[in-house]
Amino acid sequence: MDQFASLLAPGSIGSVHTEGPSNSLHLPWLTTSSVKQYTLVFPIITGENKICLGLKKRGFGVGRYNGFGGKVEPGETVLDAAKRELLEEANITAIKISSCGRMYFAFENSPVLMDVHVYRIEEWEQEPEETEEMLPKWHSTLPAAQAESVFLPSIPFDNMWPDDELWFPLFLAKKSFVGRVDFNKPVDGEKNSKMEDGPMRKWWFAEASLDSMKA
Ligand SMILES: CNc1ncnc2c1ncn2[C@@H]1O[C@H](COP(=O)(O)OP(=O)(O)OP(=O)(O)O)[C@@H](O)[C@H]1O
Repeated sequence: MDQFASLLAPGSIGSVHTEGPSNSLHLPWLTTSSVKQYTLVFPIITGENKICLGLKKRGFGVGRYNGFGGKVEPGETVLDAAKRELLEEANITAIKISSCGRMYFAFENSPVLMDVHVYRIEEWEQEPEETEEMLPKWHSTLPAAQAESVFLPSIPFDNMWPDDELWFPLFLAKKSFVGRVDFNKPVDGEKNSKMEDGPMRKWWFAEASLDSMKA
């Protein structure tokens, strides 16, 4: 077990919301030797059931919809990094930003544990616009049938990270959450397979207060 696994075991923080898959629960968590901080920010208009997702145009997660974010740079606070990435990737300035989740991702062929700080913003300056890295698009947080009636696409889980479907229910319900997903390496022989293209090996997510977590 690596030094992070004990902290990140299901049930150690909050009550478990989802854990799986059932046929892999016996597998050990992947071993990692270092941890890297990331941010992930979602602009939301709660009263209108709208969320802005960005289509990643390059790099890690290219071709998928996600929030706006990236690596925390040396000497920067996580919150400052969240605001900087939001400005760089969506050209908006956060006014009201709140912390709402913490997720850890491990990949079978990487020694680095990703430590992702998730935020929602409900007030900002300027409107989201396309940048070199992201193409922002508004989506409805309502189920597909209702989303159609407001002329917005619903959240495109088929075109997002596979883990998103696990924690979005907590996130959209405004519950703070913590969790971990380990990914197997890509299936051998798969053309153009990248590190991040492997299937989910094992996961857990819990509703939890973020105060119990260290920054
Ligand atoms: C594995 N399942 C996942 N599910 C949901 N979100 C995930 C994720 N894995 C990574 N993410 C997010 O993807 C962004 C990558 O950031 P990334 O582009 O690598 O960083 P940054 O902008 O600093 O990179 P450049 O070096 O400038 O290209 C960053 O927000 C990070 O939180």
